[in-house]
Amino acid sequence: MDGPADQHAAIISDRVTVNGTVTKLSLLADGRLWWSEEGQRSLTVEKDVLGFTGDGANIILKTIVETGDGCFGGGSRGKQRVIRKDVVFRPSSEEAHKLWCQKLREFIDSLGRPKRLFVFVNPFGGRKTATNIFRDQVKPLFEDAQVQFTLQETKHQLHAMQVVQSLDFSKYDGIVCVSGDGILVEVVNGLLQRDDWDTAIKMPLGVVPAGTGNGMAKSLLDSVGDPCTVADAVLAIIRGHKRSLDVATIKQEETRYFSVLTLAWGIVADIDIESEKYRWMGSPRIDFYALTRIIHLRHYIGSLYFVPAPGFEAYGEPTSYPGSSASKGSNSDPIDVEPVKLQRLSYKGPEIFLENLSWRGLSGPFISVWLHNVPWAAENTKAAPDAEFSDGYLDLILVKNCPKLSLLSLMSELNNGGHVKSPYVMYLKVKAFILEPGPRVGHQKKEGIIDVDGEVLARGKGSYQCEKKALMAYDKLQITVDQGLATIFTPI
Ligand SMILES: Nc1ncnc2c1ncn2[C@@H]1O[C@H](COP(=O)(O)OP(=O)(O)OP(=O)(O)O)[C@@H](O)[C@H]1O
Repeated sequence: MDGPADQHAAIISDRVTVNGTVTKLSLLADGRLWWSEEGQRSLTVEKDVLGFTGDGANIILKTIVETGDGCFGGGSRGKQRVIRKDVVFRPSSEEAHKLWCQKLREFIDSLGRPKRLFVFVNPFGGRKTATNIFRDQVKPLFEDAQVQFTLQETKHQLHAMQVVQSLDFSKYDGIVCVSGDGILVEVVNGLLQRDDWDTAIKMPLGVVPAGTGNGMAKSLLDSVGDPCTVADAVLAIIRGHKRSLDVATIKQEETRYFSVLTLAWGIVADIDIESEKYRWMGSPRIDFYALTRIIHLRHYIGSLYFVPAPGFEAYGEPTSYPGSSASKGSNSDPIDVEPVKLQRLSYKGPEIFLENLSWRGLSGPFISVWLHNVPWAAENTKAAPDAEFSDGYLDLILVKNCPKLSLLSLMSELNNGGHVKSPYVMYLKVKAFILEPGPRVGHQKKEGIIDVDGEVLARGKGSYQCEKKALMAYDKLQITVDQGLATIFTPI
């Protein structure tokens, strides 16, 4: 019977020796390597072959094999899901060896994979394991794929942002963050503060989950049904597929901050930021503190205005554009404000005539206001099940009034996205958004926290004080979305 090698045009075909057996090996035009060795064997170069090396008369293919269960790395997280495996073959002659190397190189090069990466590792993110994750799991795969990399450990908050501002991009095909979401967001902010931001922001970004909040890695991998493992994330980067990603610009007077994940105000921000003080508990701190916040529920006074996406016009009341700047004489003075200093030529946000759009408004009190760019806020939090990477909209999840038991029940559904079906949740898509945050109901001197991508963007009076500085005042903010502005490595 004919094998696939006889049915498809071969780029190269040879009688080679595999494990002491002489067999016909073909690299087919469709990218499959096909041979017989104890039955028919085949590899898809695009998916299974990371790279190859010539070793004397042999050629060693650096491949990966999916075992279908467990995780890469073994240990406490179970069996390895992806295993590195060498496939060794000996071409028939020296000349054939050279030709094999040439044809394999040409084929792999045609796949548009990144060859030189700049890699940030945050040794302090998550469970402080990023350095080991890089050494034990990321580096071996990069080496198999012959990816050159420059390693930069982050030394302090905003270090990644500063490095990216002066990085020579002609030397790299991508920037990888072995960290949580925090470093990715710093990188995006650094790119958009460059004079050449319009080309810089097209630099493909990669994320390898090694923090507490790995929402972007989870969103990308889950979108194709892959588990959120280090190996799956690294393979997505090596294979070099890219997709565009919306970038939100948060503006307060002349200060801007750029976000690719989420903005939260109310219970979600309070849980995320204030639970820091229970970090010693490990991951149960979030559940523990969420319960505390539900029992001692806070309602925040405030208003919000939004431009709904088509199909979501029924929410709120029609209103005119309320203007973007913080009102003069606001009772919320900035606390620890350290604005992002934008260079003259840096990105200023999308060019949209906000006055001409159809705005709608909603008044508080609110329990939760949550904006999302991608579905997952963290590996176990599917905050916005309908969010898309580059639809040009942010998903808005709102809770105004909700009995405590219903709130408990809807929060327990965050891991599968079921909360958005609750009658107490408004779930819509917006093109632009304005938030006017106020104090807690019954506590005029206690204001809240605005959390962007897991970091404190603004902290009001009487709110929880942590070491990290706030970038903006607890006052009126405007958010607009630039569709598909950034580029990110993606599994497919
Ligand atoms: N060397 C460092 N020491 C302390 N903080 C750092 C260092 N390098 C980076 N950071 C800060 O660590 C924060 C978290 O970054 P990262 O993205 O790795 O993790 P995360 O999952 O978002 O957060 P975390 O794990 O801290 O909850 C960012 O604010 C970043 O600026």
